[in-house]
Amino acid sequence: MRPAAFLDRDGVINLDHGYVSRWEDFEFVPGAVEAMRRLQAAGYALVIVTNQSGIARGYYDEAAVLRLHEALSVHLAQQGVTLAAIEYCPHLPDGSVARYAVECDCRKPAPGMILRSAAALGVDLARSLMFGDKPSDVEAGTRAGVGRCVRLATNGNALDSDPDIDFPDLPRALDALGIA
Ligand SMILES: O=P(O)(O)OC[C@@H](O)[C@H]1O[C@@H](OP(=O)(O)O)[C@@H](O)[C@@H](O)[C@@H]1O
Ligand SMILES: [Mg+2]
Ligand SMILES: [Zn+2]
Repeated sequence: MRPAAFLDRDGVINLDHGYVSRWEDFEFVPGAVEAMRRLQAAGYALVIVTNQSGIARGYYDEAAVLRLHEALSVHLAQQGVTLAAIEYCPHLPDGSVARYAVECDCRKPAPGMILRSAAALGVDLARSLMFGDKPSDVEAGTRAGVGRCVRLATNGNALDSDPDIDFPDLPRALDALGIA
């Protein structure tokens, strides 16, 4: 079994402009692609886990998310980065699109996206990493049994005082974790 790096999307890989659904609006966080390359070279399967409540809110549909993720995968592949999986949660209990307005097991802080992809890919969760920009990302990782869960300040959120959890950005988190 191999370890994985579970990556939140909005606020970690790309700037969270609020419900980003189009490749034209997808702006990488500086250093994020190079950091993903580092994780890959260190043997981590790269898995994106993203809440996309914009679907349940009726802002965009699943096809738009799939198109965006296809464009992202192609772009990353051109940069030498291969994604093992992209998991998204389209749900929100009080969403306006009825079929997505459900309590689910995958909207972070629930661990469903992590557990599902880990089972499908044969991931060793205890040796895995979770990177997010919100406490709900850290909670999802912790509930799934991910060995190390960190929160990044790349979305303009203030750092808390826990130096084991909070880092300014992905490259500096990798430095602290000893990932070359
Ligand atoms: O950070 P990830 O999980 O990749 O995706 C988050 C997005 O789906 C959106 O999630 C929303 O939270 P609510 O879903 O409305 O609570 C807000 O935080 C938006 O700003 C953000 O764009
Ligand atoms: Mg986020
Ligand atoms: Zn869900």
